[in-house]
Amino acid sequence: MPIATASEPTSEQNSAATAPRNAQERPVVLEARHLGVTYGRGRSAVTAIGDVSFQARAGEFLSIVGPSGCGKTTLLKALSGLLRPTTGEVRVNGTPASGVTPGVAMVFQEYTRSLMPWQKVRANVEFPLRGTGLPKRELAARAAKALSEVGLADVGDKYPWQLSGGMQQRVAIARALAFQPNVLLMDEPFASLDAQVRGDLEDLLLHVHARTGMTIILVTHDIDESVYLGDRVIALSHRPTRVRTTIDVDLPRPRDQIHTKALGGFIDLRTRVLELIVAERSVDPDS
Ligand SMILES: Nc1ncnc2c1ncn2[C@@H]1O[C@H](COP(=O)(O)OP(=O)(O)OP(=O)(O)O)[C@@H](O)[C@H]1O
Repeated sequence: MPIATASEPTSEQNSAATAPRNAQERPVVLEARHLGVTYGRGRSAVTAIGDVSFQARAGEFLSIVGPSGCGKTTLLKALSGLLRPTTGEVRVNGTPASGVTPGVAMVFQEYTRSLMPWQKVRANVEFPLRGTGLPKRELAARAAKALSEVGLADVGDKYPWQLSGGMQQRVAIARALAFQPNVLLMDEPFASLDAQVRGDLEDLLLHVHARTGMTIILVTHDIDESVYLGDRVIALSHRPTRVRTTIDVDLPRPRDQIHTKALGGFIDLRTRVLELIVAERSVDPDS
C-alpha cells in the first residue's frame, strides 16, 4: 500500500477531511482521572505526576508536550498499565482499568531496544499476537497487512539490524498496528531519527490515523510535530505535572509538511505551545 506523501494526500485522508469532525460527539475511549504517580517513598520520593485528568475520544489524535522530565513517559506508562498509578485511575470505555490496559499498544522511542534482533521482522511483528489464541494463518495475515501498511511489505524475512533506523521504527509501528489496538500510545517515536525520515514517518502516521480511525496519543518534545499531527495539544506543567492547557488544533486535514506548516494558523499555534513550554521550563520543580 502506498504511503501518503506531502504532495499526494490519499483518498482516505481526503475522506477523513470531509468526515464530521465534531470530536465532542464521539465516545470517550480512554480517560485519565486525577492520575498521580509517585516513585519511591519517604525523603527519596519523587512525585512525577501531580494530578492529571483528560479524555481521549474515538479517533482523536492527541499530542502531549511538556518540559523535560515533567513526567510524560510516566504518564504513558500509567495509561498503558505498565505502571500502577499512586492515585486516580485510567478508564477504558468508561470502565476502570486494572493491570494492563485493554486495547492499548505502545511504541517507544528506542526501536533498537524494543525489537528483538535475533528474530526476523515478521516474527517481531507477530510477537505480541502470540498467546492471543489467533490461528497461525490469521497471525501471519495481520503481520503482512501491518508491514504493508507501513511500506515494508518486502522485509519480513530480514532481521531488524539489516534495516535503517527509520525502517526499524516502521517495524515497531507495524507491530503495534498488527495488534489492532483501539488506542495507540507513542513515546517520542521519532526523536532519534533525522529530520527527513522524521517528516516521512509523521506523514505515515497521518495516513494510518486517517485510514484506521484509531485514537492516537503521542508524546513529543517537538512543538511543530505536536501541532502538525494533533487534533488537540495537551501542554503539561513542570513536575509534579498537571494539565496546564489544552489547545484545539483547528487546522484542516489532510495536512502536508509544506502547506500546513506555512499556514498562519500553524505558526500561531506553535508559538502558543512554545510559550507555554518555555514558561514551565523556567520553574525548578525541586525548589
Ligand atoms: N523508575 C523511576 N524511579 C524514580 N524516579 C523516576 C523513575 N522514572 C522516572 N522518574 C523520575 O520521574 C520524573 C519524570 O520522569 P519521566 O521520564 O516520566 O519524564 P519525561 O517528561 O518523560 O522526561 P523527558 O522529557 O526527559 O523525556 C523525573 O524526575 C524522573 O527522574
